[in-house]
Amino acid sequence: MSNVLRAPAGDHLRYWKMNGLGNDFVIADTRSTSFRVDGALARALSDRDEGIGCDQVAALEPSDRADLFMRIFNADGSEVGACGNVSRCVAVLLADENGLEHCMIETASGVIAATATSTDTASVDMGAPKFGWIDIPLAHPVDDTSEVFIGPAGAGAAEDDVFDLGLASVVNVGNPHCVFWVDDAEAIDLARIGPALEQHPLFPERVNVSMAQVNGPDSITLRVWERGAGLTRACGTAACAVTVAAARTGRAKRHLTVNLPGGPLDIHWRASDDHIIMTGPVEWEHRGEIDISPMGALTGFREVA
Ligand SMILES: N[C@H](CCC[C@H](N)C(=O)O)C(=O)O
Repeated sequence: MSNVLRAPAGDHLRYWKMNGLGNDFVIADTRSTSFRVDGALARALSDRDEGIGCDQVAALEPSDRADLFMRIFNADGSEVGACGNVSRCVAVLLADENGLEHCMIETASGVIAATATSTDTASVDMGAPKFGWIDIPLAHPVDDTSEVFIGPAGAGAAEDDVFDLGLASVVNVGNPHCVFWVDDAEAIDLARIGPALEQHPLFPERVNVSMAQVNGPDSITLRVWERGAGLTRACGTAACAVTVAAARTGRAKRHLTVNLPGGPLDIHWRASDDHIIMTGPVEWEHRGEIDISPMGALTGFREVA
C-alpha cells in the first residue's frame, strides 16, 4: 500500500502512548486525514531504539459500522485482527474525547463493544471464541483443538523443550492462540522456545504462545510470547484464550482472574452468549506528534503537553 499521494495535510499525526498492564501501544490518529499507517511505519514507530517504542501500534481510522476502525500492527509490522489491551485503551480514549462511556470499535476481526468504567479502567466484549481447526487456523484438520500435540517444528534445539510441555489447547479469540498447561509458568524459558512455537508449521498465520499455570478454579498465572511482538508484560487476548481453554477442558471456571507479569485481568466467558468479557486497567503515558515524509516514512516525533 503506497502512502505517496496520501501524506497527511499537516505532515504530522497526533498520537497517544498508553498501556494495559505494561503491554504498551502507540495509538496514531488518522481519522481526519487520508493517510494510512502501514506495516513499515508501524515497525519504525515500535522500535524501542530509533522509534517511540511499543509492543503494538493501533491506527485510528474512520468507520461506517462503528465509532472508529482500529487497525492493529505488531512491533514486527504484521497486521492483526485483535488486541485486548489496546481495545481498553481506545475505549477510555473515546470516553475522554466524547464523554460517552460506551463505544463500538471495528477491527479486522469484527466489531467489539467496549465500556470505559472509569478514566483508567474498561471492559471489552471480545466476542465468542472459535475452535474449528480452519478458524484457528491450523495447517491441517484436527478433530479436538482442546488437546493438540505440537510436533517437531524443525526449528532445532529449542523444539526439544516443546515435547516436555505435552498437549496444547488452541483457540481463536480474534487472533490465534496456543496454550500449554504447565506447573510453573515462570520456570519455562519462553524467550528461548517462543520463536520456534510462534513460527511452528502447524500455524500458517503464526500463533501467540501462552504458558498457563492453573492455581485454582478461578485463578491462572500466565506468561505469553506474542506473535510479532515477543515477550510482553500482558496480553489481553491470551488471557481470554486461556480462560476459554481452561473452562473448556474442565481446568477452571468460566470467570476467573488471569495473573500476568504486569498485573491481573478479570476474564468472564459468559455462558449466556459465549462472549468473552475482559476487564482491566488502562494507563495514559503521554501525547505526542509524529512527523511523516511524503513517502509515508517516520521522520520525527515529539511529546506534547
Ligand atoms: N497484546 C495484545 C495481543 C496482540 C496480538 C498480537 N500479538 C497477534 O499477533 O495476535 C492483547 O492484549 O491482546
